[in-house]
Amino acid sequence: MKLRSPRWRSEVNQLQVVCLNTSVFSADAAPAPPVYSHYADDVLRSVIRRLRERNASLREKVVDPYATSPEVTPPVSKCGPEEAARKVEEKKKKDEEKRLEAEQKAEEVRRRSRILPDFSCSCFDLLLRPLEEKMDSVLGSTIDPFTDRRYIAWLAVVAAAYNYNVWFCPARLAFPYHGRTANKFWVVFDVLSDLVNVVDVVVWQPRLQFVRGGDIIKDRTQTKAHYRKSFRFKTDLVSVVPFDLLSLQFGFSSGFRLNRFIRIESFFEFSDRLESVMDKAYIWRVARTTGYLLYMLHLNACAFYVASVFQGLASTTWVYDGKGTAYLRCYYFAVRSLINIGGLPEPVTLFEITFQMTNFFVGVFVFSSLIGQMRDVIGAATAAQSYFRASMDGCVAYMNTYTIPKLVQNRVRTWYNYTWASQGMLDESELLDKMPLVMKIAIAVDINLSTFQKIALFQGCDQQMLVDMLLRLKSIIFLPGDFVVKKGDIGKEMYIIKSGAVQVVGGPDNSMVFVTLKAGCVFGEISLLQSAKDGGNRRTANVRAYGFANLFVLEKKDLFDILVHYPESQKVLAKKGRQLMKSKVATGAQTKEDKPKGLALFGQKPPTPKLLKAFGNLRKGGLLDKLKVKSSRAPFDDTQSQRSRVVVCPQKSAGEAP
Ligand SMILES: Nc1nc2c(ncn2[C@@H]2O[C@@H]3COP(=O)(O)O[C@H]3[C@H]2O)c(=O)[nH]1
Repeated sequence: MKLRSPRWRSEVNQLQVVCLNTSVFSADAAPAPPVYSHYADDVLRSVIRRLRERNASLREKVVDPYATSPEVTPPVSKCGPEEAARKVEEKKKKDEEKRLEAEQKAEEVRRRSRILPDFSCSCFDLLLRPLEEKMDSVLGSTIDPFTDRRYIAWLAVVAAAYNYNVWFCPARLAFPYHGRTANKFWVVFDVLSDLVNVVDVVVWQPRLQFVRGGDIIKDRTQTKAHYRKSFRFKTDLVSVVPFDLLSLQFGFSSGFRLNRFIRIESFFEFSDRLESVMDKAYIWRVARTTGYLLYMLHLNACAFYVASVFQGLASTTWVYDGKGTAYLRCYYFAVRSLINIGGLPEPVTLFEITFQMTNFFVGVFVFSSLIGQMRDVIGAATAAQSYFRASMDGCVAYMNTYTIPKLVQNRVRTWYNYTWASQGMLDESELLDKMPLVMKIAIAVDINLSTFQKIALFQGCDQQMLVDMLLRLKSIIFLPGDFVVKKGDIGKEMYIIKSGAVQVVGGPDNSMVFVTLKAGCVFGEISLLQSAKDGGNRRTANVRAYGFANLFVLEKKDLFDILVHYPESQKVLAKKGRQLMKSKVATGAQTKEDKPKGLALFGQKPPTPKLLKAFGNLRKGGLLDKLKVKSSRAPFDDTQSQRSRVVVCPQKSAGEAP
């Protein structure tokens, strides 16, 4: 054997020496030395045993470096253990170097951003530091832009300021809205909207957390540096430059505010965030598309007024004649002309014809695309409804083709309508299928885990097993009077009542109700937990839906797939299954004729084996008792007349009903 690492080699040698020295105490050594103190003897023996074990493990490690390092995967190449160990060592070294390098880089970035955040903005920072510090106490050092409701509310304010500028600036440019009295108001609103933009640039944007290489960066210095380096910061800066001051020199005009339009990203950001938090996002989408449409008309109204002034008000039949409310009249023109409604006075001059033609062309493209967008939005909002209609229509057409009886057809229709009305979709699992597992678990746990934990049958089972089970559940709806399980059928699934109720029925015409099970109860578990070889996999009773029953189905295959990984829970369930069967026998649910008789306990009575016949009495105290047949079953007595009606409280396993 070759000892590769010098450290290991010396350690092994030392151990060998220790072991050799201590071998005099070995029980194998003959003759056995006299024992003076049993305690000391035991301690020494245990020390020797542990040293030997350690020695063996170190030897093994020297021979095979992967034996005690499961975290290192052996190389696929056929190189010897020494070569492999060397490679592993090298890889570790390289990894360590890489890690150190990355750490150094990160530290460098941090240092730079601390010392020289951004030279161009340092004056800016000095000025704004007091405000920033104040806001830190209110908003915190950074904000999550996706979930923080305060940020979404703030974005609404920014969007309002943006809309103020994009709607009013063109109108103020085109229409004679500036005057001595009006200007004061315009100035106030202008200043307010600018203030909103400045606060956004200074207070909010540098606080926004961002994702870099999968990490959420929450460090204020980094979020600030990130914003300052972004293209958005540049556009934001340009958009807040107060060109309005030129008004002092050239006269009051909203033309100096056109740079405010650049902040369009803030509007789209607001729109996206709002959509993501709204329950009915399509309402906002419709409103937004309508807004685009109205804005196009607004711009056109402004353009028409400017064109009219350029031509001379009332100079021809086509231009605005200067009567009434200028904006309203021009907007009316825009609606008729841009949406191609027509019925307008014919343009006379070349300018008018060109204007009108441009309007028609622009109208065709802009409005067709906006109308298409609107159709998409409304289509998306009603997609689920359309899918439901299409499925139901397809099913009805199918039933008509095969002339299915009207009664069945009506039941199918009722099922469609009820399912749609109760859950807004036909198959809930379709929705969850597309999600990553972790999301599915989160949803499933949130909706049903608490219900599951209360089910007596699952009490004592592994929590993780319950979560696994939740993921395999399928939702199904039964109509009033539908048989969910039929006595004697093979039990391939068990049910958990989500809402509604079911009845365990028997007797002639199934007119006798034995138990009513409500939301949170389990049924169908008896045949599921019994083995087929005993014939125990047959349903012991009829179960009928009472009203509309919304159930979760857990298939036997799924349950057993899960249980493979949870042997402890498997034992718990097996024990409960046996108890369940015993309790069925104990409830006295059987009449004399139906009382379990030997193998009849297992459902349909199989022919008695000849060998057993030879032993005569197979009943109490007979051979079967001696063979300790554990599983038994309690078939419902259909002929029983006086059986009490049991109503099971919710949150209990049916099998554990009194
Ligand atoms: N046998 C029996 N089944 C019951 C009783 N109460 C509810 N059930 C449920 O009815 C189900 C019928 O199918 P299973 O035999 O699989 O499982 C049964 C039980 O879950 C009862 O008192 N006896």
